[in-house]
Amino acid sequence: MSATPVFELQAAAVRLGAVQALHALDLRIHAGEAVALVGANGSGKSTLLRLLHGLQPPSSGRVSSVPLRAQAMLFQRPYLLRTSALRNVALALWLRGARWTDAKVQAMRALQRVGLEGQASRAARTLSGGQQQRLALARAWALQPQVLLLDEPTASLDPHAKREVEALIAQFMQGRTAAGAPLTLVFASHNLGQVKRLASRVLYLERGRLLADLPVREFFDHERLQVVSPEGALFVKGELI
Ligand SMILES: Nc1ncnc2c1ncn2[C@@H]1O[C@H](COP(=O)(O)OP(=O)(O)OP(=O)(O)O)[C@@H](O)[C@H]1O
Repeated sequence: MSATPVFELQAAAVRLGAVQALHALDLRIHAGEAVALVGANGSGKSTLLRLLHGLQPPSSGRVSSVPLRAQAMLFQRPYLLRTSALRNVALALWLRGARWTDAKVQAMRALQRVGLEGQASRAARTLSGGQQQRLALARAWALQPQVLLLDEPTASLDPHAKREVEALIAQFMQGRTAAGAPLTLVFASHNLGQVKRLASRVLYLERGRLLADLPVREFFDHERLQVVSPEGALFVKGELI
């Protein structure tokens, strides 16, 4: 683990209108970690991801991150342009300064990486939900991010597509980034099996408060979690109605 964290939050809080979406939060995330954000609806997972991605400023406190790092965020439903799958990826590269001919070559490589090379000329919005999420991953991967932020990336997919997307995320985590550093992953998920498969560390949020920050194995130890959050322990056991 590098000494300098990729992200450091110091008493970072977010207020959205009348709602305290996140209470003062202290947190460090290091390169190569795979961090799952877990908690009931409205517990603040998306807000925390938006805070890390710079889409949401803190209302108080500080968020610092390593300068010049490349990061990409994926949402539950990917935002795709009304053009072909290949152009969706190539345009992202072109906007980053690549020449159009190079962008198309790199985009094709990214589509191959996610098994969508056969769909390159299809209109992106006519792809299936799972294919669209793979396309969004290809677009993110093409940009060679050091940090990948995912907001429930498989929530709207069927079990087969879920597994495919999850396998790709796991493969990305095996590789190194262009800068030679390991990829850092932060993802929100309601799928506890997925959390077990992908995460090394779990942050459990309850009504905007970070109640548990545990290595994945300890998080799934109900007695351990019971100490910090009885509600969390019930949540993990699937007994929370
Ligand atoms: N634009 C907004 N204006 C006011 N309140 C908001 C806004 N967006 C989110 N909230 C509130 O902030 C709190 C945290 O929401 P957030 O979306 O971060 O939770 P979440 O854990 O991601 O939920 P879910 O699992 O349903 O996606 C909730 O109480 C939510 O209602």
